[in-house]
Amino acid sequence: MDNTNKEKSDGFVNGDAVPSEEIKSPFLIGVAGGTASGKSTVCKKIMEQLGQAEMDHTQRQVVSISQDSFYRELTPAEKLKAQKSKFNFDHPDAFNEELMYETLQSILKGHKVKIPSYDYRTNSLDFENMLVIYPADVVLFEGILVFYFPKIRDLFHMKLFVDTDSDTRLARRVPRDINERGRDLDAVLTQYMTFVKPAFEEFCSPTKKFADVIIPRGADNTVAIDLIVQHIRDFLNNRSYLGSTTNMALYMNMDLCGNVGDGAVGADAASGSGNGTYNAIRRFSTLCKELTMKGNVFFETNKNLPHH
Ligand SMILES: Nc1ncnc2c1ncn2[C@@H]1O[C@H](COP(=O)(O)OP(=O)(O)O)[C@@H](O)[C@H]1O
Ligand SMILES: O=c1ccn([C@@H]2O[C@H](COP(=O)(O)O)[C@@H](O)[C@H]2O)c(=O)[nH]1
Repeated sequence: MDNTNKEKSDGFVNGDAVPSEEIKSPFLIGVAGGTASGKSTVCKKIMEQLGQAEMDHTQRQVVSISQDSFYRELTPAEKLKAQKSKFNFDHPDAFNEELMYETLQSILKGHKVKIPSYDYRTNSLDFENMLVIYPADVVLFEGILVFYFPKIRDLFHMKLFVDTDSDTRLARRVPRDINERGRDLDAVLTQYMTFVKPAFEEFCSPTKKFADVIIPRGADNTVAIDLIVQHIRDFLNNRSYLGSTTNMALYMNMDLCGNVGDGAVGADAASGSGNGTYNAIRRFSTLCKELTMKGNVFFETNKNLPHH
């Protein structure tokens, strides 16, 4: 994630209200996948293709947030362990689930939130450099365990899983951790074998089944990224027709499940004003099915509709 929205701050304050006429409840997209699978790169590409990356962060329609900002603060004893690569950062207990949930709820209410950035070199949250997340139309939330916690999983309107093979992921993680996260080779490999790989198998990989869309090969899969970008574009272009995010999410989820074209449900949802959206989504759905057959992207028939 870029850091242009960093702000010096002395606290972790969330939920600043915005004037009521500006309240936007965003379409919330979860992006999960193993370490170094390309989650951040996929989000960056989506932002770039939507022309959001270079935009002033206060004006963005699409924003991306990392789950790293929700690591819990370590005790002094845990910090010592972390410095010796003996702390498990891939276990669900390493995260502050409540704070993650409350923050996402604030975001869904259209509030501006502030979250700390994460410093991998010190294994700690950086409250000096708070990231300000302004209300947006679409929010991407990426991380290894974003689908692990049921309460959090249920908040997403759409769930993507970046599926990159583990050799590629390790080959990418080693140089990244050495060059960008201040580690040495021995530490990276020890941590990987002791914690990262077993935790991926136990906690992350099983969450793939919750995904609506699985992206094989991560950011290399330009076809899948184009499709997702098109989906978001449709959302942004048509949001005003259907009004609420709930209606749009209902519409889009039905479409991904292949039900919109089946009759009255989709047509009813479009009642009066949404025929353009209806047709656009039907075309998109047909394209998705063709591409699924060619192995570019997998669409799961996840029928969990958002609960709000
Ligand atoms: N398709 C790709 N080809 C080559 N390198 C990539 C690709 N996708 C990601 N990377 C590199 O791999 C590393 C991990 O990617 P990143 O997107 O940060 O993964 P994640 O967010 O899943 O940890 C980064 O150094 C990134 O530049
Ligand atoms: O202090 C820390 C915190 C996390 N990690 C590792 O980071 C990855 C998650 O980030 P990705 O960008 O998805 O790779 C996780 O596997 C942790 O092991 C760390 O090494 N140190």
